[in-house]
This record gives sequence, C-alpha cells and structure tokens, in this order.
Amino acid sequence: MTITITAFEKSPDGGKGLARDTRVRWALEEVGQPYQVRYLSFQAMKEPAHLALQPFGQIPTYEEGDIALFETGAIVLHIAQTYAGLLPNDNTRARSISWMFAAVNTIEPPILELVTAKIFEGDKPWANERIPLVAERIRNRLTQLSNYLGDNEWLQGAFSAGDLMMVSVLLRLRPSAILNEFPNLAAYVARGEARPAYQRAFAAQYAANNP
Ligand SMILES: N[C@@H](CCC(=O)N[C@@H](CSCc1ccc([N+](=O)[O-])cc1)C(=O)NCC(=O)O)C(=O)O
Repeated sequence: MTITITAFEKSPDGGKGLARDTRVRWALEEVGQPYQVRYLSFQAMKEPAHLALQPFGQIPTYEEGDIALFETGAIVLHIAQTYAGLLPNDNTRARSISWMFAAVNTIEPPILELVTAKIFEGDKPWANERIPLVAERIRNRLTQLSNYLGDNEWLQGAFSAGDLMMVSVLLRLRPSAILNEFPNLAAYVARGEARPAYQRAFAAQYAANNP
C-alpha cells in the first residue's frame, strides 16, 4: 500500500530538517518503507481538503490505504508498531514508547517556549526577563536527561523510536548553545544525525526545498 506524507512546499528553514516531516521521513527510512510526499503551500494547509486530514491545518500527515493520521508522534508510533526496526520485541518495548512521549511532553515544551520567546516575543519589553527563565527550565530538563543517559549510546538499549523522537526534539536546540553545555547529549544527537536513515531523510527534505 502506498504511503503518502505531507510536507511544506517551501519550509521556512530552507529544508534543513527542523520541520516535523523530517521525523516521519526518518522513521520510514529506518524501517525501509518507501513513501511519497504531497507538498503543500501555507494556503493549501488551511483549505478544507487538508483540514479534513489535519484539523489544525499543519503538516505532517500520513496516509496509507484507509489509515489517515496526523500528530507526528502518533505517526512515528504507528510506523514503529507496523514495521520492524524501531521498537524492541522484548520487555523494554513499552519503555521505549515512554521515551517518545517524554520527548514531546517533557523535553520539547520548554524548547518550544524558547523558540517562541526568541522568535515571536523577542521584541516585547519583557523578553529579556523571560528568556533566561525559559532557558533555565530547559537546562533543568537536559540535566535530568543527561544524568539518565550517562555514557549509554541510546536511551533504552538499542536505538528506538524513543531516540528518534528525542534526537529530533534536541535538534530544535541547535540554534542555541545550550545543548553544547551537555557533552553527552550533544554526542547523542550527533550519533542520531550520523545514522544513514537520518541522512537520507534530511537529504530528501533538503533536495525538495532546494531544487
Ligand atoms: N503537534 C503537531 C505540530 C505540527 C506542526 O507544528 N507543524 C508545523 C510544521 S513543523 C514545525 C516547524 C515549522 C517550521 C520550522 N522551521 O524552522 O522552519 C521548524 C518547525 C506546521 O505545519 N506549521 C504551519 C502552521 O502551523 O500553519 C505535530 O507534532 O505533528
């Protein structure tokens, strides 16, 4: 059955991996599944045809036969549960899924707050007061994550969808220097980026934005 995902026709970052279709592309590359991409303009994302698929007018989405999904974490979980290669078949499987949720529910929120504070609220009179507070919340979470990861290669034994989501979330910190304050997390992210599946996903998104 053909898999079709949606992505930005023109990503604001020029296709450098920050838009969330990268996470879905990466998961599909890890499990060896070919996929097609429907590229959408910002206008098309807000039209009824796409809103029926993604109620919030965003990308990515995932279609495969009569399956139509939105929400990146749910899409990656579906891929991981449907195709081998992203979740172990032992008693650590459920905990690998916990790490997917930890990535988007515990680590990503303060990171997105920093993005918002800098990009969308940077001109507000209180921005200089707020940004350090948000940065501290990120440091607190990264300290806990760094302590847990220690010298391990991945979070829960072999590489899993939990690592895919966690590395993808930590990559959002790339524009700031915070990640480099945690050498083991910076190395963890670099290991994720070095994976051939990630490289193929990144290259595909970049090529689509830089014809
Ligand atoms: N919770 C949803 C959120 C999806 C989402 O945020 N989609 C964004 C693109 S990925 C977020 C994103 C966008 C751009 C960059 N960038 O650096 O250019 C990085 C990340 C989108 O469609 N935005 C358009 C809109 O909301 O109208 C999910 O995880 O699937």
